Amino acid sequence: MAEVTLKDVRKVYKSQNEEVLAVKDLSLEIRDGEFMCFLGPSGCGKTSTLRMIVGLEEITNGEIYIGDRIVNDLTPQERNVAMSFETYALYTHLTVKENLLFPLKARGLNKSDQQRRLRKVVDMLEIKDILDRSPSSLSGGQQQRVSLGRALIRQPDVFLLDEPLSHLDVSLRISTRSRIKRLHNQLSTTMIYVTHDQLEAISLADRIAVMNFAELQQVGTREELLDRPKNIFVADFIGEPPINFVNCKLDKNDDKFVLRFKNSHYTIELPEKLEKVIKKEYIEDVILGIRPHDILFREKKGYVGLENGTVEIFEFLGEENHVTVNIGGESITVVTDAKDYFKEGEKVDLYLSQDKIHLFDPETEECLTTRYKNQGLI
Ligand SMILES: Nc1ncnc2c1ncn2[C@@H]1O[C@H](COP(=O)(O)OP(=O)(O)OP(=O)(O)O)[C@@H](O)[C@H]1O
Repeated sequence: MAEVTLKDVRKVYKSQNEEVLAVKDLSLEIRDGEFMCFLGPSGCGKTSTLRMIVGLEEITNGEIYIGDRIVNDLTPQERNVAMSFETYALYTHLTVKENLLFPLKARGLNKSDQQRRLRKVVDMLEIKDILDRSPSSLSGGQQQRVSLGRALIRQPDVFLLDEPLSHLDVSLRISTRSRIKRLHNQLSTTMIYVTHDQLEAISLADRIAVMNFAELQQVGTREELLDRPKNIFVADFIGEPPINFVNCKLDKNDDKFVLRFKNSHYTIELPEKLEKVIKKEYIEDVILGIRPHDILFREKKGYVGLENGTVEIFEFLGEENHVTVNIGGESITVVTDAKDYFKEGEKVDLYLSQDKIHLFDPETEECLTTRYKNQGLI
């Protein structure tokens, strides 16, 4: 087991005609035994970061530590890090058992230790029945388990997984996801998991590192990212259904600050706490953000009202329902209990949790309320 530390890590791919900045000065500490997810859209630099940690890609600048060793110049074998690939990368001319034992034979481990380790991963991954099969005769889920087994049998200090579920169908994806979580609980090995699927990241990770355009945007627990997003990108990327944004202008009604929707003259009274933020920032334009789970249809203490909405879309989804309400020319999505039912065209009022309203600066895209909360000012 080991912690992984990245200090100002940069990756630039150079070809004859161009340079691609894939990872920009990334600094991050992954704790010993932690389950960390790298999350972000395609091309944001997740895989490049993983490949630099495992030693398959040269580091252009910066330092990577595994434990207290700088590993920049070590081979993948010397790092004691294992990686399970999106494409499984199994040897098709070998049986499952031979695939599993391959890394141990390559290291010259004695036979009894090889068998002991084999039994352990076979039990953990429940692959006893397929040991003599060829990988090409296996289902995607079975191949994925063998690929995990071949990485785990090495007893690595750090285990890296690159989009391990992307080729599986939905039900297999869910069961394999739970298996990976269980493996982590059993082994307590530091795990780094790359995905572009926020639900996967949210359900697996102790902490999530959100990346975009080669840059780390924010690292935090699920709750931190949902409740204290650093900027518009993180607020929008995390959360299902996505956060509602409304472009607003600041205005005053009888000495009280109000937010006026830009697309209409609809106004919402600014809760007292948030007035503090606005007074200090001297901005005219602001984007209001509110998550669909933080809106009610009934009045409640600590909630601020948005009246006279019309239900546009009602989606019955079983465990919860999604209701899209048009209010002041804006479509706002609300999540309700399964028992709540609304007719399209029905008139409704919405109530937003004051503590969960986020205000963003449209120019810098920074979340102002998060900054003030982190400073203990609101
Ligand atoms: N070998 C390479 N040569 C040149 N550019 C590369 C190479 N590998 C990756 N890139 C570029 O580096 C950037 C980051 O790629 P990377 O694969 O790390 O992103 P990613 O977030 O893992 O994307 P995905 O989710 O699609 O796998 C992209 O612009 C990509 O095109």
